[in-house]
Amino acid sequence: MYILELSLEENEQLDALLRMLMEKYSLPCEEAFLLRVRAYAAQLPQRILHSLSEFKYRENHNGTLVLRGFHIDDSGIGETPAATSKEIDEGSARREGFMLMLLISQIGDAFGWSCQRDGALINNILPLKSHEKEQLSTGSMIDLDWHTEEAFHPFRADYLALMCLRNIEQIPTVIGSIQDINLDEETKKLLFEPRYLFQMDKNFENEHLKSTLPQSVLFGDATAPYVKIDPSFMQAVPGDEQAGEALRQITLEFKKSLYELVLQQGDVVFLDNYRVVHGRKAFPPRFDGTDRWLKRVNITSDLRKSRVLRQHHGSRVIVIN
Ligand SMILES: O=C(O)CCC(=O)C(=O)O
Ligand SMILES: [Fe+2]
Repeated sequence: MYILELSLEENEQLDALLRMLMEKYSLPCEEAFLLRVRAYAAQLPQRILHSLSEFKYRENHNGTLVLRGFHIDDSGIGETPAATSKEIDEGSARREGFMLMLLISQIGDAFGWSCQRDGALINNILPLKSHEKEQLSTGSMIDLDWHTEEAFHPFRADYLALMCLRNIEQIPTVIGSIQDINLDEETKKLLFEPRYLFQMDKNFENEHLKSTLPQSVLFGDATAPYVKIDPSFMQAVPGDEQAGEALRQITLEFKKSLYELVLQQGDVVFLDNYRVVHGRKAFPPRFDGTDRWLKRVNITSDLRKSRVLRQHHGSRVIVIN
């Protein structure tokens, strides 16, 4: 992991840029802005542009880059919302939404899933009352087990960005990198073979992806593999003891390598969804407008790979049903 601390001058530069954009555009996810976002992003501080570009092309920092110290006005963002919806998620904390879209334009395109907040490109991550004991990003009282985001789906994000708007009680995000773990050659070889069943999240079931064939856990280069894993929602093909043992092994190794990152207000963490897993520790929610609040963006390097499930070439929403 690497943390880039933003300076006062960089914050002033960002503030001027964001002011201009907020006068010109109403929402950070509107098409007119997104069509020009890369051009505007050229006005971001050079250090930010360089670190994002290196993160993408050098695959450095073991898959985790944090921009720290973006100034957020706590009263300006308002209370932590008590509900989620496309309108609330994309419309709350507008200034911070513009900042997120500028940043992520350097590593790819934002996309949404129709089954998640109706395809919102920005998702609020906050505790919801009815989800307290759920294995969901909107849960709270139980640990959110570590995972690759949408590990079961071929069109899952290449990267995730999480911006912290509020985290008063200092709840840690948990991160582990494939580059920090050791696997013996035999285990690695098994994990590279299609011997694993990933349980499809029910919300994502779709006629194009009904039958999930066995897949590998590792993929890409044998010496620096990429990974997709979500131990709570997958298994080796029944009866395949060797594959099961390899899955136990990599799960154990990841567990040993996990570290905690306590996101601070104004932090933006970029997670390489091909190289790191992430989760969140349990916490008692208050539901009084001061709860932990993140904004999440799913980022793809190649919007076209999901064309079969998008209604129009220009749409950024993968339609599940
Ligand atoms: O709340 C967190 O720190 C992570 C939540 C999560 O897994 C996600 O938003 O994908
Ligand atoms: Fe996640």
